Amino acid sequence: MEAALRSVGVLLAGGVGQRVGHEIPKQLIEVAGRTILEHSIAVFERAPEIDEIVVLMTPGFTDRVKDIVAGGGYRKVSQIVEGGRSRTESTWRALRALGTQECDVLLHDAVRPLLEPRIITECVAALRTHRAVNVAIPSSDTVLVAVPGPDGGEVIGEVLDRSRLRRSQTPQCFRLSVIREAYERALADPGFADRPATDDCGVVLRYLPEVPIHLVPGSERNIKVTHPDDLRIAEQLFAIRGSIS
Ligand SMILES: Nc1ccn([C@@H]2O[C@H](COP(=O)(O)OP(=O)(O)OP(=O)(O)O)[C@@H](O)[C@H]2O)c(=O)n1
Ligand SMILES: C[C@](O)(CO)[C@H](O)COP(=O)(O)O
Repeated sequence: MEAALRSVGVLLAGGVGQRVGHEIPKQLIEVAGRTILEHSIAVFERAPEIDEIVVLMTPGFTDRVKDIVAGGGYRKVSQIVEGGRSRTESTWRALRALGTQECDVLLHDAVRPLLEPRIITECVAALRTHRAVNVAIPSSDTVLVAVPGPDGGEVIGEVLDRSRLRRSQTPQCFRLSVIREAYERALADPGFADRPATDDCGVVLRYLPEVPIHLVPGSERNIKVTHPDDLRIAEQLFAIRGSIS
C-alpha cells in the first residue's frame, strides 16, 4: 500500500444546464435551501479525507462561486477556474490548474449534490491501492441496444447481460499523473474530438487500457440533476435525508 497523497476534490460545474432549461446554469438553482453547487462544495469541505477543492465554473459565473465560497466559509476551496466548452475540456482545465505535483484527484459532477460521505471515504481508501477508481451501481432495468428498424423507427438489436452492467456515477478518481497522461494522449488523437468521452473513466479506458479502473459501490441517491423533474426528486431526497438524520 502506498502512502496517502494530498486529495483534491474537483467540482465540475462548467456546464449550462440546457436540458433543465433555466436561465441560469442548473448548478446555481436552489434545492433544499442552497444552490446545488453549494451542496456539493459542502460535502467535500466536510470530508476529512479531502485537503483541497477546485471548482470549474461556467464562464461568466465565477463571481457567483466566489460569493458562495465566502458566504459559506469554505476554506478548502483553493481555485475557481472557468470551465471549457465540454465536460472533458473542463476536466483538462482542472488538470492544468493542478500543476504537476502528484496528488489524488476526485472529479465530481457538481450537479450530484446528494453524494454521500461514505463514497468519498471509500474512493480515497481505494486510491491507496489503485490508480483509477470509479463509482457505479448495478442497473435495475434491463438495458437494450436500439438499432434502426425497417420502418424508420427503432427496434431492439440486442438485450445486454444485466448481471455485468453498472451505471457509472461520480466522483471518478485518479492519481493525477494517470488522468493527465490519459488526457494528453486523448488530446494528441485527432479522432478524440469526433468521438468525445462522456466521462473521465472513458478517457482512461480508451487511452491507458493497461490501468485497471477499480469500482466502488455508488448509491441510487447520488443522482445527477439532468432534467427538470430531477430538481423535484433532489428536493424530496434531501427532505427524506433530513427526516432520518
Ligand atoms: N462544459 C462543461 C459541461 C459540463 N460540465 C459539468 O459536468 C457535469 C455533468 O454534466 P451535465 O449534467 O451534462 O451538465 P450540463 O452540460 O450543464 O447539462 P446539459 O448537457 O443539459 O447542458 C455538470 O456538473 C456540469 O456542470 C462542465 O464542467 N463543463
Ligand atoms: C460522468 C457521468 O455523470 C457518469 O454517469 C455522465 O457520463 C455525465 O454525462 P453528461 O451528459 O455530461 O451529464
